[in-house]
Amino acid sequence: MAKTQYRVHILAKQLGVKSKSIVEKCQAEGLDVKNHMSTLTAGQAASIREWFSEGEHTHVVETTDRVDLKEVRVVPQKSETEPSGQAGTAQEAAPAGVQGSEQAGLEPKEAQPSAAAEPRETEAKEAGQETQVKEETEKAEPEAGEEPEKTDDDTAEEKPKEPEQAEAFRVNIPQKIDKPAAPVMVEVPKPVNVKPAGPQLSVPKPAKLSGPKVVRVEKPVEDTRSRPRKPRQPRSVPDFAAPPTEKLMDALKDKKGKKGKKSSSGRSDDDKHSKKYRMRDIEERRARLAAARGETLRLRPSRKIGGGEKKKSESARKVERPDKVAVSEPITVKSLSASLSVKITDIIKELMKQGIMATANQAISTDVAELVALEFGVELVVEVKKTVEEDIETEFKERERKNIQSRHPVVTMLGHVDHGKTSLLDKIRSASVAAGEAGGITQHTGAHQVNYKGHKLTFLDTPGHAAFTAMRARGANMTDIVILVCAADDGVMPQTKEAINHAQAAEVPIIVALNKIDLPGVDVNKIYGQLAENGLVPSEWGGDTEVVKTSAETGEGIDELIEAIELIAELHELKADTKIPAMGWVVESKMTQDRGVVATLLIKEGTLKKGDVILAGIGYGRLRTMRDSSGKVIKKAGPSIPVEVTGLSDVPSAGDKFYCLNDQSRAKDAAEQLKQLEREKTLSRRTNITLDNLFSQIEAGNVKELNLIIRADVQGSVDVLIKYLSELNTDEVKIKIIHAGVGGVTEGDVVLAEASGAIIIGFNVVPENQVKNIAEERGVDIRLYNVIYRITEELKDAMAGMLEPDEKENILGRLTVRDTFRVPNAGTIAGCYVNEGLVRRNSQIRLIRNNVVVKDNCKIDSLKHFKDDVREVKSGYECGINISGFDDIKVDDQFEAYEIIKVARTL
Ligand SMILES: Nc1nc2c(ncn2[C@@H]2O[C@H](COP(=O)(O)OP(=O)(O)OP(=O)(O)O)[C@@H](O)[C@H]2O)c(=O)[nH]1
Repeated sequence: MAKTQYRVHILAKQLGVKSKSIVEKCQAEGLDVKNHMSTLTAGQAASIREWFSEGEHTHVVETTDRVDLKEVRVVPQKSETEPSGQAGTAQEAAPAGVQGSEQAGLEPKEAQPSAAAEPRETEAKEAGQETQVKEETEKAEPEAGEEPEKTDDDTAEEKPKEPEQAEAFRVNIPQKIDKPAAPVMVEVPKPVNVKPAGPQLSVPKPAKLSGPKVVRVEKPVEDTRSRPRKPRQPRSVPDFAAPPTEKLMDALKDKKGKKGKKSSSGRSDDDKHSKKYRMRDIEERRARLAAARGETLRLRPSRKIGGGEKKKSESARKVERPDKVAVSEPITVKSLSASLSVKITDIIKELMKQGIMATANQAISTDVAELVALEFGVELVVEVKKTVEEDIETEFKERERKNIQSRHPVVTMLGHVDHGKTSLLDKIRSASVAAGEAGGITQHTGAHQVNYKGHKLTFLDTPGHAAFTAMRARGANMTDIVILVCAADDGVMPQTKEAINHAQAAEVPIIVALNKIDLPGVDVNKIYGQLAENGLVPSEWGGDTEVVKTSAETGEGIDELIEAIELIAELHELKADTKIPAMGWVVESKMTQDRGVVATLLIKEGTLKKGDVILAGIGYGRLRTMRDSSGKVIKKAGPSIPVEVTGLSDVPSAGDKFYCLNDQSRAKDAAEQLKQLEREKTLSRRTNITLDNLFSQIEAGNVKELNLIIRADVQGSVDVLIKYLSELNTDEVKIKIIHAGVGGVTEGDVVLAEASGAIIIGFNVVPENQVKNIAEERGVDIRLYNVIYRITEELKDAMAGMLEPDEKENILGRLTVRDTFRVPNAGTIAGCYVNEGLVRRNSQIRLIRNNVVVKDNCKIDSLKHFKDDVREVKSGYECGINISGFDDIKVDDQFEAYEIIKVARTL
């Protein structure tokens, strides 16, 4: 059997590698190859070619067709016809055989399958000849193996063809041995160097072993050719050449950063080259521009690097800013920015430095605006625009007064707490007012007109506690005479001194009522001395101050006091025009559910009539009703008369002036304008108390801020609380009142408190149940009081860190009074329905009317369910309640039942 075999050393030569390498590789791959003489099958040889040719022979086997043996056999048949002629030229016969195989597309490797097919045919014909053929082929192979050695000098292209030719011979051999002429071909000593006809296989290239590639790097040839435009651009502008280009190159280096570094490491020559071109370009461009416009080129990088021009222009602008700038109120961040020629953001930054957070359209106070302007080196001249109200005020001042008549005096009672102001007034009015006041303290300013033994007088009753200082100041300003009530047993107290100061500042004459003179052991001289020390030298001591010894208990000295008032009123010739449209002050005001805004006005001059249009602070409107201080409906009132009016659009502040106007639209304009100004003021005040600001200050660790929201029953109380609480600032805690208003605590208050971390202070007011629930949900602290000094005391203690365990109210339930019954010896019994919660026999009761606390800290005398005394009544049931010492109960009043529990302080 003829099996095509390869020797390792032959294949090694073909592939241009060492035999040893092939042997090692084959052994590594598990082939049975021992040395260079080992034989290889065609498949093995193909594999080795792949291994050592980097895949260049991978397609050889698959792309070749099978050999058609019948066609191959045609050649020997020809030789049969001319045996002698063919045999003589062995070299001619060989190519014929090769040619035949090549025509059939036979490749060297294809010889193997055709050789394999051959035995099937030959076995059937002449099995005996096999041995001879084998011997002949074995003889031929060593010769073929020697051939490469003999053709060493041949070209590389020729060498690989030798085995192909050898294979071709071997393929043809069996075909030829069918005929007697076949041995002639075998005798060919070696194959001639012929090219096979037909499609050519790719010639295997010398094998390459994998490894690092050697790359030849040639030094680039510098382009020294002159650019075509160069001759036309002579270096006629020598001044720009070197320095700017260097600058530019530096700038480019800076700009490109990493690129520059790369170039220095690897491609410096290239870079130099390209730089050279860039420089040339720039030079050319500069030259062109210089030629065209006669000016040098400004290099962009130098502009960027320098930036000096920008700075210069900024400083120039600074210098250009005027020393003084005029602005008109209200001043917004935007308007200030425009006036100062400073960016809005710069203004905002400056405001932030001062702890003020403001937006562009937000108004800032004049003081703050002036400070900001100074930071930019500009003095701010604020042009104060007159408001409509101010115009009206001017008009009223300049009015012609033709009907001037004397008027009765307006007297204000001032003095220390519990020195007997209300009792004295009560005595004068012969009415018991003091007994019904919560906490025993007069809570707000009241105005009363009295007719004492034919003497008409108007009294303003202001509270004596220090918390009401502001109210006293207002009272003193609208009053003609101050009665300084000083208890004979107590003497001059701190608040007495304050009252003196306020009265003297207002240049109001003072009469001292040395009250409680009925008490034993009174040292009058001691008190005279104290009064003298404070600038009030008694007339008994030769001074100007009238001191009247009074007793609210016995009525002693009341006549003398009234006489003293009349005397001073005469001395001061108190007069007013009674015919002109009225003007005066708002003494107090409140919002009621049934009557709307109710305001107490004190008329300074003119006559106020029902139906008049008035402007009072932010409120305006036509007067619907008018009553005197005794509650009697009146149609008109003259100077020095206090009246209670309804019909205003909004709640004015205590101390606001009121003007009687003909034109309602003018009143409206003025009120709206005032409201807008107030809103802007509030906004600018609120900017100090944003959550951001609070955080930053806490982070800074310097100030803790305690934000407060105030709600009170009347405007007077609100004003007093704002004034007094604002003064409670300490180094550790800063009080900020972020909102204050008349009426019950609203949902809006709770929302605001939550947003700004504020505590709500309610004075004589209560929140609606719904509001209370929301506050609890959101963790907002609502603190309710009915005595003002308790608020200040608590806050002071809290700020000093000395809070006692808190006595907290625990609301038990809410009841509605459905009916009232008068029972002899027991007083008024309130027939109530428990709306929610419960009421206990030992509960404390708070009486609420229109969301305002009318009476607090009440005790229950009896609690009955039908006729039975009970310990408690739950919601959904009716009960009868008799409140201890209080009978002023009306149908639809609300009872709040609560108990006091002690809890740890949270303030
Ligand atoms: N013995 C005696 N007691 C008096 C006299 N005047 C007032 N009192 C008592 O002093 C207490 C306080 O009296 P008020 O009239 O409420 O004092 P006030 O100055 O109005 O107090 P405030 O409204 O809280 O500022 C009451 O208990 C009065 O009964 C007096 O002349 N003699």
